[in-house]
Amino acid sequence: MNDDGGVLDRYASLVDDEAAFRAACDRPLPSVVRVNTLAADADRVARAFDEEGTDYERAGWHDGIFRMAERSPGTTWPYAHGWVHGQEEVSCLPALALDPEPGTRVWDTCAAPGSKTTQLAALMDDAGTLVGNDTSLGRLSALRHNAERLGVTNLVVDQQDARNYSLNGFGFEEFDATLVDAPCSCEGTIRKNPDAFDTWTLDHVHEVAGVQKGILRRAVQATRPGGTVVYSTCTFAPEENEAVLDHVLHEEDCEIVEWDCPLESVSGVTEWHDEEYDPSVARATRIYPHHNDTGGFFLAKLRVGGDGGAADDPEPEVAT
Ligand SMILES: C[S@@+](CC[C@H](N)C(=O)[O-])C[C@H]1O[C@@H](n2cnc3c(N)ncnc32)[C@H](O)[C@@H]1O
Repeated sequence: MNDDGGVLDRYASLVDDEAAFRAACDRPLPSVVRVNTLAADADRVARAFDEEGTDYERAGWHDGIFRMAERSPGTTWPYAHGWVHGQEEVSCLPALALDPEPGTRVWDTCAAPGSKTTQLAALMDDAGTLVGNDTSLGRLSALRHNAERLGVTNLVVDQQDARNYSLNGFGFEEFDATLVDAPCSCEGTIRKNPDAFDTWTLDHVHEVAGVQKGILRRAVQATRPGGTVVYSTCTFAPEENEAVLDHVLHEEDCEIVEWDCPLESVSGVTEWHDEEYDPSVARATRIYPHHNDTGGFFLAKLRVGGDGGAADDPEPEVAT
């Protein structure tokens, strides 16, 4: 049994089935790969797995996501060819929610090691400008390696603190779409990191929430009116999720929009301990490990400028 040091007790009142939640947190995470559509389509990958006798099951909710039975995906031919990337199911959601158009300008604020960046590049058909930013040089090397392995060419790699991000030198002043896959206390990764709770403290939760608020505010400021920002974490703590959204809704011109999550999920919480949040945080998505046999995840989709209506949005200028 994973030692959660009592942290999961905090969420007993939020989950529908506490026993199932705890049991799922104790099971190892299934191995999953995402098809890299810049290099192959899902049927070609399926044929290659069949030919080499690798067992898999296709995720019912998405054609290009394969649950692997046993082998480590890194030892398969599709992996060697750059046709697949090891990426857990919930981690595929933010890029799908952002849904960037080819030819647009997209900022991945906290990009390394690049699972979501490379997925964004594939959704953009490798066309437009994709900026993959992170503060960690070591993790940025992994991002470069992943981008090269998967054949991504529309990526600019940058190392800045996203809270004070400067677009000087880009030749444009706003992005069309921005992803904030924020640093967090990682509670939802307990299934793959059994040590995830060893260093957990409430002080750290509050400290990282401050960073998250700064990054999400800058993301909204750097995205054009009518553009989209997606905020995601792999943690359960409302302090790092709904409280961050509540803060940014009050400080910046943006609103949370509905997003139809393809996995079983529940709404964001509007109250936590002594706090009450803006009612629209209920439009955010919470995913608990026992719902879909995944890690824990949180996601919200925001529209910048508060008009909330894609029909009124100015057309994005196509980057050259
Ligand atoms: C959850 S991880 C990102 C995972 C990545 N999006 C992926 O899918 O592979 C959060 C990242 O935020 C970075 N980070 C932490 N503080 C930051 C800041 N102030 N500005 C930019 N990046 C930051 C960390 O180095 C870490 O790589």
